[in-house]
Amino acid sequence: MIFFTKKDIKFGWENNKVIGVESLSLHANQSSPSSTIVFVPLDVIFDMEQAKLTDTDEKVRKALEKTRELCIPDEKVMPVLRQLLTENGGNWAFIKMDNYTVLMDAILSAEEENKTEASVSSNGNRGKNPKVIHSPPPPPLRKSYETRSATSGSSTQVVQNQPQLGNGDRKRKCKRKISDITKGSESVKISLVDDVGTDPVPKFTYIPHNIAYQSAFVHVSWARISDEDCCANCNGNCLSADLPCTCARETSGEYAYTKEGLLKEEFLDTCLKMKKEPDTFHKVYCKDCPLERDPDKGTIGKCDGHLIRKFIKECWRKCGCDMQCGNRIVQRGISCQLQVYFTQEGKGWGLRTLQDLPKGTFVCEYIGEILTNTELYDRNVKSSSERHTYPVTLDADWGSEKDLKDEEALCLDATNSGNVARFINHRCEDANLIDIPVEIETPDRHYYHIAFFTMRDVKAMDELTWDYMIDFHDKSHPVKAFRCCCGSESCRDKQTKGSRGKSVERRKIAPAKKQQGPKAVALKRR
Ligand SMILES: C[S@@+](CC[C@H](N)C(=O)[O-])C[C@H]1O[C@@H](n2cnc3c(N)ncnc32)[C@H](O)[C@@H]1O
Repeated sequence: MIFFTKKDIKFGWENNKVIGVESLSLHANQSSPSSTIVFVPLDVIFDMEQAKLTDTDEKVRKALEKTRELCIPDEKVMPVLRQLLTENGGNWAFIKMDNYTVLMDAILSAEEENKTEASVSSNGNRGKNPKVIHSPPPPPLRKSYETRSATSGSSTQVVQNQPQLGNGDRKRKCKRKISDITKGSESVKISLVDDVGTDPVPKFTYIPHNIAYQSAFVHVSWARISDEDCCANCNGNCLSADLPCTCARETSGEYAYTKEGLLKEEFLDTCLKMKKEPDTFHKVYCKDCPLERDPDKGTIGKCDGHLIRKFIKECWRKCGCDMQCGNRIVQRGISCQLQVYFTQEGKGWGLRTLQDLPKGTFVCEYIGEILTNTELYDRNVKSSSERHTYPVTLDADWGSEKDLKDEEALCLDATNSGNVARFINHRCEDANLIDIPVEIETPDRHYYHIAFFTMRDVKAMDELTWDYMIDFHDKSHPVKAFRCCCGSESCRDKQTKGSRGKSVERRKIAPAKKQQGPKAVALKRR
């Protein structure tokens, strides 16, 4: 193998097959280039460390095939391709997305940027000697503007009214991109793309952790964590110890996770069964169900019953193990490559994965403001009729507490502040994610984390979906369900389909304010 350094930058062509943009000075005593010289693009060097030379070469060739179809010269493609690979950790699934649309867009943006720079520099340099630039750095790929007026610092890149490409037969649509909606608050970047370009960019404040809005009782303190709720004597990785520690008590003496960091199949299957066949599991009934309380009328309805759900219990601060312990998956945060995109099926924005995910992978937590049920009710009354709704009830253990006080009947609302999970759309029956309650910093069961795990292997570019467990035919529910466009063969909203007019009307119906009650949790369980 020939090794290169990054010195003399030229463009290279070989048998009409341009595979290299950089002719690089050779190592290994190859003093002069000969007929055996190989032109290798820089991203191949990027991947050399991972010994994927041939593989990457093929990927570059395929990308260039695509761009040549649009008569884009390879020397325009390669710097952009290299920058995309560097920015996205060599993620080819991302580059190839939507038949290389990401790459095409980036080239166009770079071209636009170049033009702007050229005109600025030609104006600014009038009368001066032209500056010789031997190896211009790849231009910035996008422009920036603010998405949210006051609170958000999130910047987004917009490319509008794109010029025609090459031979001019392909007009570009309006595009929007945000390179990182998390504003650096997660350990991975999460981009947002919109090929449709019709909906406004979502307005919300990205928060990576839940935060109590006002009255929610979330009391995290050292003293509340008893010896049974932590493993103070552990070291390193609890999963490597001979015997499971105290923190595995919740999961019957076995950790919920495998050594590879996936959720154990058995655990996952039981959670799945609980979701699919809730009536075969034991339910508990509140004496005074927070979902049935109506503060306006002073009435209390009959509790529908709550499942006692299976919890994962993770190690935490008082435990002796370290942050890399295998029983600390959710608290380490998002590590998958995810992307928010505008769905084509009428669901609004959605979330997809940019990488293959095996069954049992932790994807993200549902993050939002922690509200009491009453606060949510008040918020719903005040808010105008939004098309999308974002609250989730934290009722995994209701009913087992004797008297659930108002400040303990909680939910997470991601409408104003939340994380990437607020973009996960609903799919009836065959969704690929499941929500599982996780106890981390407090043994109190009225507050816990909601973590999403894959229920099966998921392919890169697949939309990530979750069954909200909505009963689409529940006429008594104060908030009208949306018209489901999940596309599943087992869609539970079938009755409303087939009649377009009816469905559209149903979607337009705003939840009447007077109708809303404390039950008004949009993602109410069946
Ligand atoms: C938690 S949000 C999901 C993100 C949302 N699509 C957006 O654009 O922000 C839930 C809302 O998304 C829409 N939605 C989710 N799943 C849907 C589906 N299967 N069909 C139609 N709309 C859906 C509904 O408006 C719902 O209230």
